[in-house]
Amino acid sequence: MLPLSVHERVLLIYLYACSWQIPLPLCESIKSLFVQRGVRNTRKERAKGEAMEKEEAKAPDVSLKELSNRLEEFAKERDWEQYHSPRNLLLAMVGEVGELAEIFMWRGEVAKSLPNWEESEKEHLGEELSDVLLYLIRLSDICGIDLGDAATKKIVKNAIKYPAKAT
Ligand SMILES: Nc1ccn([C@H]2C[C@H](O)[C@@H](COP(=O)(O)OP(=O)(O)OP(=O)(O)O)O2)c(=O)n1
Repeated sequence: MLPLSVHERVLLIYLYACSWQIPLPLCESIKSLFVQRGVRNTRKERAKGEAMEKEEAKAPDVSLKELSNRLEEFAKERDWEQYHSPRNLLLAMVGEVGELAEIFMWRGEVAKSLPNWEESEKEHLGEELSDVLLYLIRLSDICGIDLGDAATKKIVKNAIKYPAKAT
């Protein structure tokens, strides 16, 4: 079992105190501690969200090479290069494809641009798509494949295999 956060511990104490009918003022002061903590967390989360939005706004047209460099740096800083073998990265990517599929699971057909989806659902979708892309880029890198170059060549090959109808 995961260790409980302070937030969760205070909630448990509050629930426990209420169930044993500990005098209400004491219950209430525990509750206010819990509520204040929640407010602080919400503020912290909002500030974090705003900081992330600013960071995202800085990358309107990021290149595969840049993402690849950042992934390399990310792994180096954590000493995770030892885990980033081709097989591990492939399995990690397939796992993320599973998480991506889960978002669409049991929904029936989904209209283009996802008009009826909540913003939070779209954000989640963006995250899972990114995880797949990031693992794919890292896998290509570790295998010594220049993904941008390979994909460009493949598009040319596709066009030869499937010529467009003359109009
Ligand atoms: N050894 C690792 C672990 C993670 N990542 C990076 C690449 C992915 O973009 C992201 C994946 O992180 P998680 O494994 O935490 O997966 P999720 O973000 O999907 O979290 P969860 O599975 O809890 O939804 O982190 C990485 O490069 N190398």
